[in-house]
Amino acid sequence: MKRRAPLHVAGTIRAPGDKSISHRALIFAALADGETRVRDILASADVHATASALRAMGVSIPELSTDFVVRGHGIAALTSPARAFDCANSGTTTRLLCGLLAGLPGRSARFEGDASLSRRPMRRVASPLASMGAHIDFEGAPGHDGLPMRVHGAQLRGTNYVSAHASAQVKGALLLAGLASGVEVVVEEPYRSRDHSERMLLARGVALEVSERSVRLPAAQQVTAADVVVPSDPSSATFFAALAALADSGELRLENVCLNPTRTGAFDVLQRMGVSLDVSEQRLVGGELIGTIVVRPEALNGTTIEGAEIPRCIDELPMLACLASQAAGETRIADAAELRVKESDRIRAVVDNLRTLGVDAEELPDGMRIIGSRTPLRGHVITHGDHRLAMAFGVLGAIPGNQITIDDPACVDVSYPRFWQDLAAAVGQGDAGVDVRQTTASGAAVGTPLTIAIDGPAASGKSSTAQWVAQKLGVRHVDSGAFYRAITYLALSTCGDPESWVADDVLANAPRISWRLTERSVLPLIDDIDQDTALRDAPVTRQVSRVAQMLAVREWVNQMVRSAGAAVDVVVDGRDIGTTVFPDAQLKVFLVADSWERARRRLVQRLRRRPTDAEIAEETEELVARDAKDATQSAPARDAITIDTTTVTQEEQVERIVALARATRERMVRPT
Ligand SMILES: O=C(O)C1=C[C@@H](OP(=O)(O)O)[C@@H](O)[C@H](O)C1
Ligand SMILES: C=C(OP(=O)(O)O)C(=O)O
Repeated sequence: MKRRAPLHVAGTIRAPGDKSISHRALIFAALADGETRVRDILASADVHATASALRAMGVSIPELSTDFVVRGHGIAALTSPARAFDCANSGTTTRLLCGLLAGLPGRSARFEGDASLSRRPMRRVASPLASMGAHIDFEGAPGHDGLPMRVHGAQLRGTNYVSAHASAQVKGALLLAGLASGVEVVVEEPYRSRDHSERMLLARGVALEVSERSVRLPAAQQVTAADVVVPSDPSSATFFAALAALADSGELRLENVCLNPTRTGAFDVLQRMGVSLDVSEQRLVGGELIGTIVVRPEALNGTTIEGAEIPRCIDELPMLACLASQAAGETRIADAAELRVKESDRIRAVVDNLRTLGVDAEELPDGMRIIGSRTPLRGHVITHGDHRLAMAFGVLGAIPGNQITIDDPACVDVSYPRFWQDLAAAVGQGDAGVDVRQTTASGAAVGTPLTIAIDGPAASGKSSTAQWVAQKLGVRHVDSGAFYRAITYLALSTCGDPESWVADDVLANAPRISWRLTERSVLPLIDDIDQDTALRDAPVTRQVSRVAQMLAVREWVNQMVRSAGAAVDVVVDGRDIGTTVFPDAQLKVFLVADSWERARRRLVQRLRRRPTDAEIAEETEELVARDAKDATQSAPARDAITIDTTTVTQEEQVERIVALARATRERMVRPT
């Protein structure tokens, strides 16, 4: 069937830092006695989990940013954490740190994780570590080999372990246990798994012997400190390679991608499916091959993915399966039973979701079978909180004609916090009539997110009302003021005397600002880091209105807010949301209140007591003057619903807006 509109892709994507290398950069820095400078680390939820666990063991790791220094004091200085490790959603954090802890005599830690991680099998590391002399107790139901677990470190014996899994986490855990206890470890695997531990340890003076399917760590090895520059994650870049492959025109340039041969299986599969990939600018950085890949659209054919290729593309299989749904003929994935024990059962979840969308797909015990077609895909994807599912189906959702909603778009935070933003940029959101639009579980709307604009004059209570409405609807509140604060914060350090600030200089910092979705809000990030507290500092507060008056800055903030609204359901408040920022918002509310009442509310908030009539009169005068100044900017949109809040409580006005929002949603689901 023909697509409704062509998909054009363009631009350069620099995917965030490689997750596997990022975890290891921190762990190996912690083992060395000295300073390690880490650049371009992935600042995502999984890596934060590793960083906080290591901090709890006495390693000095600052807030993750694009460039920072870790101060390690050597293996012997690592301590037991005072509290349990919160490994959140991260298998790599859990298994690697389990190995390290197990080999540290006298140290112990409890490992906890979220519901998904707690279901994942840990016996694959616990059992070889126990055979070396470690004590690991599973604290859940009898027979459950997942978190919570307690690891008691001991002086371990060496091992020569033949693993049933091609797993870099198992291999890494045993190498860390060997390093911690100073004993020899040999690990053999059925197929070669990713080899970042080996490369990074060799670069840190550890005398490993590496062959095709085994690695030997001799006893008594020291880890020396070595700086790391983390390349972009090929697993993350694959989403954009797939997007480009699915497009009708244009190309995407994926830069700085880690091309380690144990990680490039997905690119091989793409080429086999007919995709044109041009690799250039190849260079070695810190023992890893890095390069640029240019991907152009092509007619896609189905393929078979199995055997030794599976570990080389294990995390990319959900995306490859989604891509297969758009390829001619059948695609078969086999030997991939490992997928069943990732963040979700990725075989079942991918097949179920593909079927929901109308694709002919079948589960196999160790993989799946997918028959491609060009029929438009429609429906609601259940991610089970699995980041790779959200992103893989998000890419399918970007194809014009498909109407796909994702239940939990925020889970991309695990490995690619700015994914939705990069996706919107790659498809030129707004230009090609393409919707890269996802909604939350509560968002019954299919394909188009709900935007609620709440405008009103000063002190009309829009911000607190908007927050409350968002919370009641289970959607996100966008505080555009936070973006003004973010750009002001950067201007304070780069633009000199505020008196001399000009928009061009202030906006030079804009590329450093992005956003990510949290459960409740759209959070601005600076260099991929949440700086919420710093953004509320007094110097920012003093200068923010100067910056907010610059037209070019206003336009930039509007773009940021629009990109968030293109991705998920939002409630946005301000002065010109319904008129300028979201003229197409499905629900526009304009709050008004008598100026005396607004003045009274503002004073109650400020003074935390009942104001006198004289005080209210003075404040009213100021408000009226401000209203006159803001009159053009603050006019209601023609299609706005005006709510006079003079005589209603805030609770009542919130209820009215929520009721209007629900009615709007109904209309969106069943268009008339
Ligand atoms: O060691 C690592 O960094 C990883 C190894 C892989 O898991 P297994 O080692 O369990 O296959 C991979 O799926 C995971 O995303 C990261
Ligand atoms: C499986 C993954 O990660 P982890 O095992 O670290 O949770 C993944 O990122 O797809």
